[in-house]
Amino acid sequence: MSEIKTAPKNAIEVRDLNFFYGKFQGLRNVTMDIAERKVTAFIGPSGCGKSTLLRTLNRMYSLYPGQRAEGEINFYGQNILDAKQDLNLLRARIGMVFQKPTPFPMTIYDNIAFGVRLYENLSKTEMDERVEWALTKAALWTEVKDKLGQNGLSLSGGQQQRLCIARSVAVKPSVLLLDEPTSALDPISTGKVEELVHELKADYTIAIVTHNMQQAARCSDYTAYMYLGELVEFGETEQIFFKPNKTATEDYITGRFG
Ligand SMILES: Nc1ncnc2c1ncn2[C@@H]1O[C@H](COP(=O)(O)OP(=O)(O)OP(=O)(O)O)[C@@H](O)[C@H]1O
Repeated sequence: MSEIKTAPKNAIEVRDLNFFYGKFQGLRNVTMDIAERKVTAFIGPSGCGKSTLLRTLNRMYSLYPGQRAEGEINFYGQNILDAKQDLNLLRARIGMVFQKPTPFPMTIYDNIAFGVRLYENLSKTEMDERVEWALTKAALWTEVKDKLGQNGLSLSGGQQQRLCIARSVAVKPSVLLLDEPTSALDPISTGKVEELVHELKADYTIAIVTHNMQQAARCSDYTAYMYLGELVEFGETEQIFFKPNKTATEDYITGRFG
């Protein structure tokens, strides 16, 4: 019997999104979907707007005066650009991991527990379980289980990045935004984070910015190619890499660009 391919449900639907850093327009009429429990990669040359787009998805830009977005970003049907949006709640549901590992200067345990305490009132046993669960999800538990009281900053760069992923996962978000999560890591740690991305998509919707095209090809189900603030082409990763519809995409993918 042939397999019937059904369209996945969307976690996020971006519609006619324009973004401004003061007078400079960083995104132009971006419309795309982020499918639920899939990995969507944003690729394109430096300065094309990948991080800008990622940072609109949980309103990270709202921390900076003068930055604003127009259009719609519907997260399970609700427009998060709405002025009434509760930003703390939004960031608990749409977590973010940055390019450089950014553990808090506190114990490994507290790195995980800190965010959970903001949203939930757990007993000591429940918190212990949550910490173990999050570190296991982030493929770090076996490496740190005997040193939970040690400072998070004492871990290696790759471990610190997995700690940051564990910290995001611990508050049980539905979406994880990863902004070049492996660019500061060695190849072995990069491989571990990529494996992790693959495993996490069973439970989470993931959007990842990457400079590394092999990484996009390896990790993602969908790829968005951006250039000068515009979404040039968006589709299934296999199609974008092997049968791009636009010459501009093909030139970038094949390295003819720039
Ligand atoms: N805080 C800011 N103020 C003004 N312009 C900005 C700011 N941050 C980014 N930009 C501009 O917005 C555009 C998109 O930047 P963005 O960081 O999203 O690109 P990117 O594709 O993620 O680049 P890279 O791959 O180099 O990280 C660039 O022209 C950049 O100079």
